[in-house]
Amino acid sequence: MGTAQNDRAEYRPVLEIAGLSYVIGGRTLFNGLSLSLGAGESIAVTGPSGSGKSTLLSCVLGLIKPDGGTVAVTGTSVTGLRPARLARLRAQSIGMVFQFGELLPELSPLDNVCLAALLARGGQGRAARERAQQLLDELGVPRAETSQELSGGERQRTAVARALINEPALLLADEPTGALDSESRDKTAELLFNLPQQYSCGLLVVTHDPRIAARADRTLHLTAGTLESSAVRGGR
Ligand SMILES: Nc1ncnc2c1ncn2[C@@H]1O[C@H](COP(=O)(O)OP(=O)(O)OP(=O)(O)O)[C@@H](O)[C@H]1O
Repeated sequence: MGTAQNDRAEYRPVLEIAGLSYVIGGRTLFNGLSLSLGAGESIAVTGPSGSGKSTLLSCVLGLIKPDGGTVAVTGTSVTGLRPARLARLRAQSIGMVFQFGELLPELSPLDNVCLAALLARGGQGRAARERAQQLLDELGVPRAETSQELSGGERQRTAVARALINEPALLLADEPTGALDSESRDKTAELLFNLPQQYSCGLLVVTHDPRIAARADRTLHLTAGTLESSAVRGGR
C-alpha cells in the first residue's frame, strides 16, 4: 500500500545528464557535468555570463552534440538520436520558454499556441484549439488579434502556454524573466515554478538572477565546467 512517505520517495527522472564534456573555441565549457531532474521537480542553474548556461540547454535539446557524456530525456538518449526522431522527441516531450518569448508577432496568442500542437502532433482539431484557449485562460492571457498587442508579461505567459500545450515531461527556460519588469518578473516566476507540481513535469531554468533561482527546489551553480549544489529550498 502506498504511503505519503513512499510517494515522496518515488523518483521519476525526466532528464539525466551524465559526464557531459564539451570544448568550444579551445575552452572547456563542460567537464564531466552531471544532473538528474525528476518529474514534479524544479532546478535552477546559475552561473556568470559566458559560463555555458544556454549551451547546456542546447545540449539537452540536441542542438549541440557534446564531445562526451550522455543526455537522456524521459529515458531516451538525445545524443544518439537521428534528426527525425530527435525532432519528434523535442516536439512531444520538451517545452521551451525563451527570454523574449519568441512568439510569431502577427499571429494571435491562440494561434501561436495551436501552431506548437500542429507541429508536434500533426493535427489542429477543435480539441487542440479548446485546450490552447483553456491554457491561455488559466494563465491569464487576454484574447487578442495579434500577440504583438500583448504586454511583455502576457507574451511570456503565452510562451508558457505554448510550451505546455503538448504536455511535455520536461520544461526548459532560458532567462525566462530577463526581459520583464519587476512585477511581471515575480508573477511569471511564480507561475513557472508552480508548473512542475501542477503538470507533473520537470522544470530546468537557467538564470543569472538569484531571486529567480531561489524559487527552485534546487539551485546548481555552473562553475569550472561542472554543477555545484548551492541551495535546496526548504533546507532539504
Ligand atoms: N560557436 C561558438 N564558437 C566559439 N565560442 C562559442 C560559440 N558558442 C558559444 N561560445 C562561447 O561559449 C560560452 C558559453 O556561452 P553561453 O551562451 O552558453 O553562456 P551563458 O552562460 O548562457 O551566458 P549568458 O548568461 O551571457 O547568456 C561563451 O563564452 C561563448 O562565447
